[in-house]
Amino acid sequence: MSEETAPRGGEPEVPDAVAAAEGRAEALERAARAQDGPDPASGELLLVADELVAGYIPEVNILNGCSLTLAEGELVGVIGPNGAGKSTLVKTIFGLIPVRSGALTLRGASIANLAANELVSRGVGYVPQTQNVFPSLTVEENLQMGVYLRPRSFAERFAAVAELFPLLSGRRGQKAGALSGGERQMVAMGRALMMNPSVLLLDEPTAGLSPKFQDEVFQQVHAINQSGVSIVMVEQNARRCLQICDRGYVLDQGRNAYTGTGEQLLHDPNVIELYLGTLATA
Ligand SMILES: Nc1ncnc2c1ncn2[C@@H]1O[C@H](COP(=O)(O)OP(=O)(O)OP(=O)(O)O)[C@@H](O)[C@H]1O
Repeated sequence: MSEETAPRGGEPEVPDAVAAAEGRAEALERAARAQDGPDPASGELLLVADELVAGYIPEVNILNGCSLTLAEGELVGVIGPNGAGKSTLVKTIFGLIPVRSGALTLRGASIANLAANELVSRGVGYVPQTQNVFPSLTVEENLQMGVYLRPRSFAERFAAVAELFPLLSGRRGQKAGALSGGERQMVAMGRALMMNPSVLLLDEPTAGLSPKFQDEVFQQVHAINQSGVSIVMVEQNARRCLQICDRGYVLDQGRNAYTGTGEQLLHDPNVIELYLGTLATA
């Protein structure tokens, strides 16, 4: 047993899982007391989710008053334990799950419960965690699907996307199903970028990838952000995510547990003890 996990003199031994659960409960209570609307971020706020309540099954809420802001140009990470509601949060923002209460705005206008195609035309892109490419279509056809609302802009957008992902040019005639996991992720992100979104929602873009490909995806996400796209990224690889994010949110049980800059969260002893120790895989 390491020094950090050894019981202190005289204290009864508490199983790690119980101690962690108690610590998380305290964190959630503290977060609930501190909750007074969306946290201020510098710059113009593009996206605001305020006290969102949402869920899949009637009367069972998965998001229990979750809040998030995204300023122009920011890269915001969302981390937390399995089942915390991270994917549910981005699905709710993208209109795939109804908002039961709370507010959701894009540039100050409500987008709560708008259909996904309406959100796409307002500049929101979304890359789901799984089944995010059409495997029987070529890379080029997948990218055409991304711009089906504005087919005439294909050539121009393809050139812009290929600048970020040069590999896609070389692979444009290949079936997406024949690509590696990392390459498929590139096609999925490329497809969302075809509409030139101002906000990109990424749901665990490194899931299922080897560490080498995870690293490439993190670099690509950083490059997309540097090209001017504001990003909300849900990630299981918490430590690596916080390293590239401007700000991060730790979700737990559908609520905000901790919020801060990536640096602050990476060095917060509570976040390290309760969330990063078990979540970080890098
Ligand atoms: N389609 C669904 N129908 C009913 N419940 C669901 C559905 N999808 C997810 N849930 C439940 O919602 C809760 C939150 O799931 P969600 O996928 O948002 O968590 P997460 O934080 O993204 O976790 P993970 O890191 O494991 O993906 C879980 O309890 C899950 O079982």
